[in-house]
Order: sequence, then C-alpha cells, then structure tokens
Amino acid sequence: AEQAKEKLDALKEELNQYNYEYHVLDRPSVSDYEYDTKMKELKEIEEQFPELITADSPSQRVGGEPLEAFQKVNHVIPMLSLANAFNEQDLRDFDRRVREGVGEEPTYVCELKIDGLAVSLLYENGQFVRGATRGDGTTGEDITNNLKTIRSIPLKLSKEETMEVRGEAFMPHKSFVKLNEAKEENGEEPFANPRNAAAGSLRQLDPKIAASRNLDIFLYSVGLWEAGELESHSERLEYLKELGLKTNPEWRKCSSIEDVIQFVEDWMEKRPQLSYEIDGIVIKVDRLDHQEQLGFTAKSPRWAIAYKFPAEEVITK
Ligand SMILES: Cc1ccc(Cn2cc(C(N)=O)ccc2=O)c(C)c1
Repeated sequence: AEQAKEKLDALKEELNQYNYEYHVLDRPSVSDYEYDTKMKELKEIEEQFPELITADSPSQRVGGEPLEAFQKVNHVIPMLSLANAFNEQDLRDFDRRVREGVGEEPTYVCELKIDGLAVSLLYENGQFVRGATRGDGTTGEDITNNLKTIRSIPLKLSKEETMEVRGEAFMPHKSFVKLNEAKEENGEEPFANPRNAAAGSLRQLDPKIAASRNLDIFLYSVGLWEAGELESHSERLEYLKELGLKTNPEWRKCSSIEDVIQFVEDWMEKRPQLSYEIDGIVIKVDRLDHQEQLGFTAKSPRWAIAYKFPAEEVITK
C-alpha cells in the first residue's frame, strides 16, 4: 500500500492542478481525455485502498448521500448587505460622505456585482471544510456538499491558511439556457433568471443534482482570518488569487469618483459581452483603516455601495 499511497498523492496533486488550470484559469494544459484517464486511474487505486481516500481528493467532489435537511451555520462576522446607488448623484453623495469621514481623498476599488448567491467558504489549514449560504446575514445553511461540486472551488489552498472567504456562486449563461431547455422539454417550469437557478441548485439536498448544474463562483472578500494583516481590499483580492481561489479579473482601483463613474458607464455598455449575469457595480473604499474609520450603519457598511443597473429584460430563449 506504500507505493499505492505515493502514486495516489502524485495523481491528486496532478489532477487538482489540471482542475485549477481548466476551471479557475480557463487555460488547460492537458486534454480532457488525459485528465479523464488519470481520474480513472486515481479512482481505481482508491477503490483498491479505500483507507487512502482523503477529503481533498478530486474524486470526493460529488459527495455523499442526499441530506434530510441543511444544518444551520452562524456567521461570526455577519454577511452584510450593501446600500444601493441608482444614479450619478447617489455616487457623488457617497463620495462626499466618505471624504468627510476619512478627511482625505480615498482610493476606491470597483468590482462587477455578480448576480448570484452570496456564500461563505471556510478553510482550515488550507483544507476546504465548510460552505454556507448568507441566509439572513447572521445565520445561513450548511451547503458544503453542494459547494464541493463547484469545480472552481479548490479543495486545498496553495498555503495552509485558516480563513473564511466570501463570494458569489452563480450559473453562467450557457448553463442557464441549457438547463431551461431541459426543463421545458420535461414540461417543467423554467427558472426565471440565473440567480434563481443558482439558488435553486445550491438548495438541493442531493449533491448529484447540484453537480449537474455547472455552477461557478467568484470570491471577493474575507471574513474570519487568524493571521490576516493585509492593509487594503485590493491586496486581499490579489491574495485570494494567490491562494488558488477564483477572483473576477475585471476589478479596478479608481483614484476618484470620476473614475468610478467612468467604470460604471463602461460596464453598462460591456455587460452583454459577459458569460454571466451582473446586476451592477460594487464600489469599496480600498484602505482597511479608512473602512474602520467609516464603520457601519445598522445593516450596511458606510465604506461600500452597490450601483444597481436598470433591470435588463433577460432573453431566456
Ligand atoms: C471527459 C472529460 C473530462 C474533463 C472535462 C473537463 N475538465 C478538463 C480538465 C483538463 N483538460 O485539464 C480538467 C478538469 C475538467 O473538469 C471534460 C469536459 C470532459
């Protein structure tokens, strides 16, 4: 069994790397056939030596039996909602409040606001151990088995960090159209939009159904983090990527509200080119000390705002 363990460890490393290249970088280095052949080899060894199976093995993505119900999860740091901006004046008002609060010109980070389901991923010593929905911000549902089926979620980080990361799980356009075609063929009610389809998929008690829905994820923030000492949101985004997590590549630093308004106008135009749905732009003050100075209202941070695009008629055909 010693050689089997060595062979298995090598295959795990290799397959997790290929999975990362394909689903996170969108830059595979081997053919699907080669990936599939090595996966079969790994499963054969695990079948012979079940005691060698580990939680971060690529064979463990589509987990166990359907659950009876979801366990509750308490978010130690609440997952807050963002205040909304609907026009340029709202953005200028936000900028004025920020400048008055921090007493200097802030740097902003603008990110695409993915129209999916906010989720929390907990890693302990680099291992993915638990995934949860946002719920009401304080209490969510444990959907670990369903989130494990999202191929772009690494089962192991590139460093042995103990941290909670947050992001948006979503259903890409192509998967949404295919799913609704299948539903209509079966005479079932199609989903109204990709957000409902993603939420419906992650609320399935049977992980095999979630696995069939081709969901994806972008991570964009950090919750609990033992050793966290970075100083800005932009550094955190870069660190999430360094850890092997999928981050949205379109974020930009903006040195003034004029830049923010330009970014918002640009993406209003470019939105239809994306392979996933966005419902706006998230604007955050970059420096974490500025964020602390600004603090929170009862339900939202004062250092961030969500610019909402006018609802787009979704072409479901
Ligand atoms: C048979 C088969 C196996 C794998 C895949 C997709 N894919 C490919 C790779 C790869 N090329 O590095 C890695 C992970 C993965 O999920 C498809 C579409 C079909």
